[in-house]
Amino acid sequence: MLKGKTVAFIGAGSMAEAMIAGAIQAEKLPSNQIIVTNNSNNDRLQELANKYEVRTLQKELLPYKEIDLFILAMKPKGAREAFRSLKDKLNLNQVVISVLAGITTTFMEDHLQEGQQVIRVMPNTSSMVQQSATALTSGQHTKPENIEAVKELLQCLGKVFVIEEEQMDLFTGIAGSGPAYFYYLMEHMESVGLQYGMPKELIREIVSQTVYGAAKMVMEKGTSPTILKENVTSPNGTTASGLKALADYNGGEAISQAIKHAASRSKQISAELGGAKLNS
Ligand SMILES: NC(=O)C1=CN([C@@H]2O[C@H](COP(=O)(O)OP(=O)(O)OC[C@H]3O[C@@H](n4cnc5c(N)ncnc54)[C@H](OP(=O)(O)O)[C@@H]3O)[C@@H](O)[C@H]2O)C=CC1
Ligand SMILES: O=C(O)[C@@H]1CCC=N1
Repeated sequence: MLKGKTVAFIGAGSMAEAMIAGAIQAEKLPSNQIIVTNNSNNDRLQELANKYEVRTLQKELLPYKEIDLFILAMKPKGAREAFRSLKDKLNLNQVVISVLAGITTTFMEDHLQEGQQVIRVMPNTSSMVQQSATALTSGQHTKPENIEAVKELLQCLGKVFVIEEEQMDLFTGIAGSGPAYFYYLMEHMESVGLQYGMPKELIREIVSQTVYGAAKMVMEKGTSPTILKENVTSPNGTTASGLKALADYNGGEAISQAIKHAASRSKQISAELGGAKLNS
């Protein structure tokens, strides 16, 4: 389905790079089928061209007719301008994919030609190592074969979850932003190690192996985190003492609040952009 398709990334930041890296590694999308553009940073385009051998172009020079899938990967505040400049250049066989937090398929459809095929996705930066948890939801005009092609592309980046659009804000709070929560946790674990004199490289390896092992246990053993947590915890032992401190310091509530705040920020971004159609 993806075979022979040309994919253009409109936006060349960290999310676009993670997706490009994952797709090329998976060998499903050769670099000569990838075009990348951005707003104005030519050095960044040169960097990506050198690193991934993709074709990079200033946005004014995009060969619109050649492109099958457009992946929008700029910040949400740039969405209106981006849709405005795409609207009249596309035909209805082309598919517009957005990775932007808070941009709904309705917004996309309202700001493109009537009948344009759109797909909203929410990947995370673990796409870079093909371990993203990515959500997909499609617009009302999107053909099943194009949904399959985009799914195939996203599967290069990790696991794909086809979800209802109502769940996208929550998914963004859990999985789009999620890696940052774990990095935050890891920063804290590392800093205690450093504080007590462990070499930086050593503590980094210990922390990342611990986090990786815990995730792998949940994924491979089919056991709930609650049971796995109990298995670690000896009565009156070290873990019980550590978990008590986490509860005393409201660790669980802090995590819940992080997800809820991120999800509500996603909703708020939609509201800030509003649903009003652009004047063409
Ligand atoms: N980072 C993440 O973990 C995730 C991000 N996302 C979403 O991905 C999007 C991008 O995030 P991220 O990669 O972190 O952002 P970055 O700031 O790293 O990159 C933004 C990119 O968009 C380009 N750009 C801005 N305006 C335009 C335009 N009008 N036309 C073409 N290119 C444009 C910028 O170009 P220039 O540098 O020239 O200005 C830059 O290359 C966001 O909408 C975010 O919600 C989704 C999931 C995870
Ligand atoms: O911080 C953000 O808004 C983006 C969306 C999900 C992850 N990064």
